[in-house]
This record gives sequence, C-alpha cells and structure tokens, in this order.
Amino acid sequence: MDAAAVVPAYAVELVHLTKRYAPGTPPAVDAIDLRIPAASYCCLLGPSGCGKTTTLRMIAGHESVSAGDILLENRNITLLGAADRGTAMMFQSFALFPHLSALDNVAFSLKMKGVARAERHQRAQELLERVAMGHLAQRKPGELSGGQQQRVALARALITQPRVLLLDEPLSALDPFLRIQMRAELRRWQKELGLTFIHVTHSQEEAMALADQIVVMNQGRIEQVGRPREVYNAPATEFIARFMGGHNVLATSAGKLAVRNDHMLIAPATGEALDNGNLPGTVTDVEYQGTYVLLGLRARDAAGEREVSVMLPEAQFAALPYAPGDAVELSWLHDNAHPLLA
Ligand SMILES: Nc1ncnc2c1ncn2[C@@H]1O[C@H](COP(=O)(O)OP(=O)(O)OP(=O)(O)O)[C@@H](O)[C@H]1O
Repeated sequence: MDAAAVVPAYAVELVHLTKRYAPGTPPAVDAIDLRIPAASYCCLLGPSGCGKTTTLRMIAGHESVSAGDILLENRNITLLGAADRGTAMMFQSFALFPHLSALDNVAFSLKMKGVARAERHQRAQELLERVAMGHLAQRKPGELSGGQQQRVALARALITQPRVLLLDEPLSALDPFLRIQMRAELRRWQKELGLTFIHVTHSQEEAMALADQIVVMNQGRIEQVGRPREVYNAPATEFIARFMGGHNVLATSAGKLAVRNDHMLIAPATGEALDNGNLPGTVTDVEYQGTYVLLGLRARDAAGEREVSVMLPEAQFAALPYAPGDAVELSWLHDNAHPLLA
C-alpha cells in the first residue's frame, strides 16, 4: 500500500492536555482529551476564561504545555517549535502589517525562511489569486475592506502549506453584517481547501453556523463535543443549556430537564389544581419578534419560582394571544425534554 495515500482519520488529537500558568493556581486547561477529524471545521466554544484560547495557543506552539500531548496527523508535536508543526494561525483583526502590500504580507513568512524574492512573490500571487485578491496585490491593508483583509490574512496563513489552520476569534472585529458574510466565506474556504480549521469563538451562533464539531469548554474542561444540532438539541449539562440559549432549565421530581423555548406548550390556566406535571405560570412579558412572539413568564416548578420563556409562531399567537398578567399552564412533550447531568 502507498503510505502517502493513508490519510489519518484525525488531524489533531489532544491527550490529557493541561496548562497551569502558575503553581498552586487552578489549571487554565485541565487534562482535556479531544479528537478533531481530518478536513473538518471544529469550533472551540465557551465563555471568557474557559481556556479555549490557551488550548489553541498550545496547539499553535505559542504556549508551552504543562502536561499531556498534542498529535498532528499521528505525529507528536508537543515539543516542536511553532514553525515546524504544520499549523498556521489567523489572528483577531487579522494582524496584517500596515506598511506592507497585500503581496508582501502574504510572502512575509517565506522571506523569513530565506526564500528568494521572485519565488516568494510568485507563490504569494498564486495564493492571492486563489482567494480572488490577485488584482489587489499591491494595495496596503488600509486600502482594503474588512472582507478583503480577511482574504489576505487567509492567504498569508496558507503560504506555509499548513495541515491545520488555527483561527483566534477571526470575526470579532468585524461589524455584524460583514461578520455573517465572512463566516460563510470561512466555511466555503475550509471545504474547498480540504484543510482542518480550529476556530475559537465565544459566540454560540457563530459556532453553530460554522462547525462540523462544536467543543464546549467550561472552566478548563470540555463539557460536550458534538455536531451543532446535537449540542443545541440535547445539551448535556445545565451550563450548556444556558450558554447555548433558547432553552428553559426546569426542575422536576426526576431531576433537571432542558426544554427548548419553541418546544414549550402553553395553555390558559383552567383554575383547577395541577396534578399532571404541568407547571403553573404567569405571563410577565410579550415581545414581538417578527416570525415569532417571545413570552416571558414566571413559573413554579419542583424547585420553586423561576423565569421561563416560550417562543410561539406568530400565527399561533395571533389565534390565541397572551398578555402580561395572564395565568397559564406550561407543559412539553416527553421527547422534547432532555435530562441534564448534575
Ligand atoms: N498568560 C497568562 N498568565 C496567567 N494566566 C493566564 C494567562 N493567559 C490566560 N490565563 C488564565 O487562564 C484562563 C483561561 O484563559 P483563556 O484566555 O485560555 O480563556 P478564553 O476562554 O480564551 O477566554 P477569552 O475568550 O477571554 O480569551 C483564565 O483564567 C485566564 O485568566
């Protein structure tokens, strides 16, 4: 068999990867294990301080590892220098050199490696053509739009022919409109290039739009790994249900459940005692959102009073409207309730 034709199933494997910045402090990354399939889009997602940037920087070789291993296509790269790993990094707001042309920005790392001028310019020009920026190769970053700068940043990251592209909040400096446009481009490039992308974000919306695999981190640990639909529809923990949004966390005698707010069933209170597991509630807020109406409620579950939200299609709300102060009953279908780990 031709050894070169064997493509490893995993681009990156993290084995008990740990980072402790100072002795006696809790680890920023706490013995995480993760496998990232080759040619996939992986998003590391979590709130500020959860350890996602530290994880990315350890994969890049910009941060030392306290314990554990990092494998790239079955090679142990834990102790290799950043330039020798087969990874490249795309930074927040792209970090282009403002005084260099797009071409020289892209060619920069080849210059550092001592590649001759003609060759590095030819390779940089080819990459700029590939991201539809060939005609703007002589412009400086300040003369390019945000989207064009992103393409230059991508070309610059790709010039070292990495196997894995690491992206650290690459869209966070863009305005919301451009962010959505550029998100679609990132996704398209990843598929076209057939590379593995590992993208750090604190935005669950961004992760859901981009990822084949979402890795949700909390306090230095991985809480859940799955496809966006799996993580959104069946959050494993209360933290994930709250962080992903759009869920109610409800206490029942059988433990805590997550129910999507568009899966909640609502009906006017009958005035009779509830012995069927339905929750009594009062509407506190009605928010029109176009195709949906979002109701805020105070409800009583097995643990006491809590805020609950219910998302109703506009037509359903129009047929049976609710107003603040209305007494209601809340319920859900068994299949739409996801038990949460404590
Ligand atoms: N250079 C450092 N020295 C000491 N502690 C650090 C350092 N960098 C990060 N930390 C700590 O490690 C933990 C994880 O930080 P990290 O930057 O990886 O989180 P993050 O999830 O990427 O957050 P953010 O989205 O805010 O960047 C935090 O408690 C942070 O304060």
